[in-house]
Amino acid sequence: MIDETLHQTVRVDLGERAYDIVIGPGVLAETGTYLATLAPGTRCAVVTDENVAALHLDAVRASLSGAGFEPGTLVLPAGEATKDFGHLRQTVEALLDARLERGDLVVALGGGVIGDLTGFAAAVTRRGMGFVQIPTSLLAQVDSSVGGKTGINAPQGKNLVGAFYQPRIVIADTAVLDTLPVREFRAGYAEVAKYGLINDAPFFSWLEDNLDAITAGGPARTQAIAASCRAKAAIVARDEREAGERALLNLGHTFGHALEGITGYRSDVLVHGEGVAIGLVLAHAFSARMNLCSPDDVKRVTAHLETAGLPTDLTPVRAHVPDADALMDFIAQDKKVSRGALTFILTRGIGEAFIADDVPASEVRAFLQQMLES
Ligand SMILES: NC(=O)c1ccc[n+]([C@@H]2O[C@H](COP(=O)([O-])OP(=O)(O)OC[C@H]3O[C@@H](n4cnc5c(N)ncnc54)[C@H](O)[C@@H]3O)[C@@H](O)[C@H]2O)c1
Ligand SMILES: O=C(O)C(=O)C[C@@H](O)[C@H](O)[C@H](O)COP(=O)(O)O
Ligand SMILES: [Zn+2]
Repeated sequence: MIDETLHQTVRVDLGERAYDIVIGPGVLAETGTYLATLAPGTRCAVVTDENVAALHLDAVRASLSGAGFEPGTLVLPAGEATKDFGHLRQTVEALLDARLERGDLVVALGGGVIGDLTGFAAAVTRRGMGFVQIPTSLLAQVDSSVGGKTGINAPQGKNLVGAFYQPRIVIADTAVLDTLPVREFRAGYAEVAKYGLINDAPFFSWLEDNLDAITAGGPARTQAIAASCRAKAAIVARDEREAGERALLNLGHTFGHALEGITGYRSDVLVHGEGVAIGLVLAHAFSARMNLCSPDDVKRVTAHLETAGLPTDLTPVRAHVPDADALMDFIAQDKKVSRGALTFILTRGIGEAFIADDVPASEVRAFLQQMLES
């Protein structure tokens, strides 16, 4: 039985594509009930990775069987390199081979890699099958499972192939985070901090005061996850396809994605949340260089992310970066580029991020050169 006092539901208000994010310890065991209620009489398949399969697949299968499903499963290698064309093809072919129909459910059980890849496979198979997110990493629970960005990486850049495709429900069991490696918990925390830095200075202060409790688990962790989901759901509901405001969720990502790209998506070198942590510091430092925010803001962001155990400078990637131009090549492929001009998410201070069109590439290049030399 799930304890209702520890659970929260956040609605993503998208009209006919609206859905719930159910958050709390133990909700994974209710997967079968949720799916049977959502789509009675359907079939389903679970896509996951090797790490998550070893720890949590049996519980999901048991719950689904209990509700009358006989789920097929596809277990993929863990890590960012799985978000590629080869594994997309493998996933689509597995769904077709299983003869799943358009109305059946494709369940992503895992972190953001599995969620993004599986969501994209669900979007393109039979022109759109039912899709369910069961996020098992902190990053996936606070960010990637919500909002419908799905896709894969390309050698040219991060997430360059994909689709907006919303899940029917997000089942975020906070207890599964107890098995998450510390490095991955920290990486997910970068996206939590991001919400404070975008537009919620009191939330950032709360995070500074409650980091230990959030890391330990319990109500503070659930509160941080639910607050993050509410923040993202609100923006997504106003701007589902990033025509404007949603780009704020990209704070730190133009730099972070370039760093991930230049390392060849090697999870042993840099995982997404670590790239975001470095990117958040760079976005604040670049804003300070442009006299938009104060150097004290940069120090405060850096200090908090360091306390959270995250990288805050280019040290982890330096050996992979020949020069600033190599990073600029990735930045030029960013999806926010419009008519050749760079768009960055910059800031006037903690919780005061804004969308800056037409940022001079020469300034960005000079800044990166300086960062590489420091
Ligand atoms: N779609 C979006 O809006 C969005 C948002 C943010 C990030 N992303 C994407 O998400 C990806 C990063 O996601 P991630 O950080 O979850 O990485 P991930 O999916 O690689 O998961 C991190 C690692 O933790 C393991 N893991 C996951 N849950 C576990 C658990 N409960 N116990 C033990 N091990 C577990 C995984 O096997 C993996 O090794 C990136 O590709 C990023 O681009 C997408
Ligand atoms: O949901 C969004 O919008 C985000 O930007 C969230 C990011 O944390 C996430 O990494 C996203 O995948 C980046 O999107 P992209 O469009 O820059 O690939
Ligand atoms: Zn991200």
